[in-house]
Amino acid sequence: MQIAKVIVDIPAMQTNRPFDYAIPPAMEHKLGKGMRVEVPFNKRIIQGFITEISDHTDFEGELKEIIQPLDIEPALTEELLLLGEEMAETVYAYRIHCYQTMLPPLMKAKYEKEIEIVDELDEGTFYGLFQGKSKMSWENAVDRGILPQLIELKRAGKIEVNYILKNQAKAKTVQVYYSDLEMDSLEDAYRSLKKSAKQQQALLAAIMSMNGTPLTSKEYKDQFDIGSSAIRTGVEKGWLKAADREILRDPFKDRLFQKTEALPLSDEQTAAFQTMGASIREERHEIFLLQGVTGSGKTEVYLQLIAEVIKQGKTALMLVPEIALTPQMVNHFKSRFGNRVAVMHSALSAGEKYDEWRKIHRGDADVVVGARSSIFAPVENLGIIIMDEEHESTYKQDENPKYHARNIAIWRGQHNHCPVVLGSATPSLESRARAQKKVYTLVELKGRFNQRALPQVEIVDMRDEFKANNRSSFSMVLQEKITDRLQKKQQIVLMLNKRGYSSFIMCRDCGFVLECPNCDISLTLHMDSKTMKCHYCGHEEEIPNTCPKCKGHNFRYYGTGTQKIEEELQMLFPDARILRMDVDTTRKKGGHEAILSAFGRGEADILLGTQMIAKGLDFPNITLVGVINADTSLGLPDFRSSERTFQLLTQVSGRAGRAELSGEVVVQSYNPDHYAILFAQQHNYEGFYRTEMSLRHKAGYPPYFYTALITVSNPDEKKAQKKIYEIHEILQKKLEPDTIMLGPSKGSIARVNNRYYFQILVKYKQETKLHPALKQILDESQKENARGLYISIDSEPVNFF
Ligand SMILES: Nc1ncnc2c1ncn2[C@@H]1O[C@H](COP(=O)(O)OP(=O)(O)OP(=O)(O)O)[C@@H](O)[C@H]1O
Ligand SMILES: [Zn+2]
Ligand SMILES: [Zn+2]
Repeated sequence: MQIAKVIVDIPAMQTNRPFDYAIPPAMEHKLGKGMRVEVPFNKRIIQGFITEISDHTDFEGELKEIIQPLDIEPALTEELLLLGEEMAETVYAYRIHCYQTMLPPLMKAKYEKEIEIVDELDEGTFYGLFQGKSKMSWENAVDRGILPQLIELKRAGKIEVNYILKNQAKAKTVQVYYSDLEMDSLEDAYRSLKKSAKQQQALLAAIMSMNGTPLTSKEYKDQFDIGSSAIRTGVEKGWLKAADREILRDPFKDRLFQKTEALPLSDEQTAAFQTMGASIREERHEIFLLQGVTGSGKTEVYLQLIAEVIKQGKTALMLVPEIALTPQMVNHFKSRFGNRVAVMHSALSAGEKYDEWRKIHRGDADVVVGARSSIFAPVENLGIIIMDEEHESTYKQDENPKYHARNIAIWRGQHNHCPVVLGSATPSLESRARAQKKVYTLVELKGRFNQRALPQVEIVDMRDEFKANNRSSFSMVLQEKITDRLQKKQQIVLMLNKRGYSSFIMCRDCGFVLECPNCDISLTLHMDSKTMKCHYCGHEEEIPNTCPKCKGHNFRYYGTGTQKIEEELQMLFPDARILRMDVDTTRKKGGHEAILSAFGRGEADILLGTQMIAKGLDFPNITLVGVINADTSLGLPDFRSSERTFQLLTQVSGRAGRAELSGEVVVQSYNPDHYAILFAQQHNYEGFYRTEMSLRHKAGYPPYFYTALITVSNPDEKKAQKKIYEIHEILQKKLEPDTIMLGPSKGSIARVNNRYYFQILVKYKQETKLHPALKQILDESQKENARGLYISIDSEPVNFF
C-alpha cells in the first residue's frame, strides 16, 4: 500500500505536521509530492498538500484514504515543499499557510476547473476519455473516476487545467481555422481550381503545409498573406473548420518589444559583472550587495548577469518592488529576453497571474520578473536571484506568513547553489552591516554611468519662508527653478512625502475630528469617491456636512493632499501641464503605467506625486526634482524613520540629470539640520551609515539587536491586556539576561476593527530559548484562539505603525 503524508488545511499547532493517508489503489503511483488532495479529517473533508509518498507508516490504527486529488500535477515543486517547511519555523507560521501563499490566488480559492486538450490525443483517448470534445469539466472527470488517466496525460503534456472564473473576464478565445481533410482530397481540390484563383491556391498550399495546425486569420495573413475572404471560401468549401482557441492572457501581448543587445559596459560595470559572474559560472552560492549610486547602471549589469545564466541553460528570478515594476522596467527584460520572460505583479488579474504562473510551471520562462510574492515562483534550475531596491520595506509581508523576500531569496540561492544579488543605491542598514562583516560581498558602482554628475541638492528652510510671509507650499527658490525649467522645456518631478501622513477633516468650531467607529484612528479623506475611509478596517462613510458634535458647518481639510498641491501649482503656473500620481489617480488598472508613459512621451511638464514616483524612473529630460516636505517621515514612531527619509530623498533626487542634461534638487524642510537630510544632500551614504549605526548601537536596535514583535488582540480589552502580561511573565523567566523587552504596551493603534491590541517588542543578541518559548506560547494559546484571542509573532518587524 502506498502512503501519502499530507499537510492539512487546519491552521493549528497540533496539525502543523504531516498526517498519513492511504492512497486508493486506483491512484497508486499516480499521486505525487506537491499535489493537493481532499482528505477526511475529524468527520470533515478538507484540503491538504502531499509532502511525501512512502510505503511505511508509524500510525497504528487503520489509515483513512485520500478522497481525491485536486490537481493532476504537482502544484508545488520539491524545493518549495522544503522551503515551506523551513519557512514555517522561522516566521512563526503554519506550514499550510506557507504553502498556500506560494500559489497564485486563483488556485487558492474554490473555482470550477476544466480540463482541456492541448496536444494531439490518440483516437481511443479522444473519443473514450474526452467523449470527442476538446474540454471536460473537472466534476465530470471525478464522477467518471478517470483522474488517474488524466494524471498520465498531464505528465505527457497533452492536457492542461483551467480555472473558470465566474463574472470575470472569461478565458479569452480567438477563432482559429484548421483542416481535417486528408492530403489526397486537398490535392484534388487544388487541381480542380481555376488557374486564376490565386488566393485559393495559396490557401490550399498553406493548408497542406500546415498539416492540420490551426491558425488564426491574422496568422494566415502574416505567414501566408492570405486574406479573410479566402478563408471564408475555404470554410464554405469544407477545406477549413473554425474553432475557438484559448489564448493565454498575456498582458504585454499588444506591445512590441524592440530586441536590445547587451551594451558595452563601463569599467566599473565590467568589474561588478565579473565579480558576480564568477559565482554563476562556478555554480556557487554567494550573496552580493551591489551598492550603486542612482543612475550608475545597475539594470544593465542585471541584464548581463541574467544573459550569462540563460547561456548556461538556467533560469533567473528578478525581484523589484511593486511600485518600481513599471513598463520601463518590464521593457528592459522583455526586450532583451523576448517572450521567455514571465511577469508577475499585483495589477494583473487573477487569470493573468495564473497564466504567468502556468508558463513558469511548464518551464516556458527563463526569466521571472516580479514583486514580492514571485520569490515563490516555481522556477526550476535557478542560476541567479536578483533583488533590486533591496532596502524596500514592501519586501516584507505584513500579513501571515510574515516573511521577508530577502530571506527567502537567500534560502533559494543556497538551495540552488547560485548567487543572490541585492541591489540598491541606499542599502538597508542590515544588509550593509552584513557586507561590512563580509557575510555578503560588497560590490560597488561609485559613479553614475558616463561619469555624469549626481545632482546638486539645495535645502530650503521652510520656517524662513513662513517668516518671509510666503504661505505657499512652494518656496521662492523652488518657484524660480520651476519657471526656469518650464521655459527651457525640461521636465520636473515634484514629490509630496505622504509617508505616515493622511488627510483628515476637523471642525473649526469645536475641534472635532472624525474617527473610525471601529478603530482608534481618524478617517482619511478621499476626494475621488467623496468619502471618508478607514485605512485599517475599510469602514467608509460620507463626508459630513455638519459637525456631529457641535452641529457647526465649518470644516477644515487637513493634510496637504496631492490634489490640493496640484491646484496650488496650477494657480502658480497656469500654463504648466501637470500629471498627478497618487493612490487616487493610479487605482485603476494600468493607471500608474499610463501616467508614467505619458510623462515619458513628454505630454506633461511636471509630474507631481507621492513617494511612488521616487523609484526607477529613468527619463533623460528631468532636470529638476522638488521635495515639497521632507520631514513628514521623520516624526514617525519608528526607529527606521531616519533611514527611510534618507533613502527616500536619495532615491527621488536620483531621478534628476540622468542623461546629458544635468540635474538639480530642491528639498523643502522644517528640519533642515537633520542628519538624514544633510547626508542625502551630500549623497553621502557612508556618512549616514556610520551615524545611524552608532545611534542604533546606543539605542539597542537592529542591526545590533534582533527583534521580535509579539502582538495580542481580543475584542475584550481586559482579556487582551491580561494575556500580554502573562506572556511577559513567561518570557521574563526564560530569556537571557541581556535580552530586552519593551512593553507590554498598547498597539500603536490601540483598537483596530473593534479588536484591542497590545504588544511586546523583544530585542535580543543571542537567544536560544526565545524560539521554543514563543512556539510554546503559540501552542498553548490554541484553545483561547477560538474565544477571540489572537497571538501573532513578527520576527524582524518592519512596520511599527
Ligand atoms: N553600459 C551602458 N551603456 C549605455 N548606457 C548605459 C549603460 N549602463 C547604464 N546606462 C544608462 O544609464 C542610465 C542609468 O542606468 P540605470 O537606470 O540602470 O541606473 P540604476 O543604477 O538602476 O539607478 P537607480 O538606482 O536610480 O534606478 C540609464 O539611462 C541607462 O540606459
Ligand atoms: Zn464641531
Ligand atoms: Zn476602522
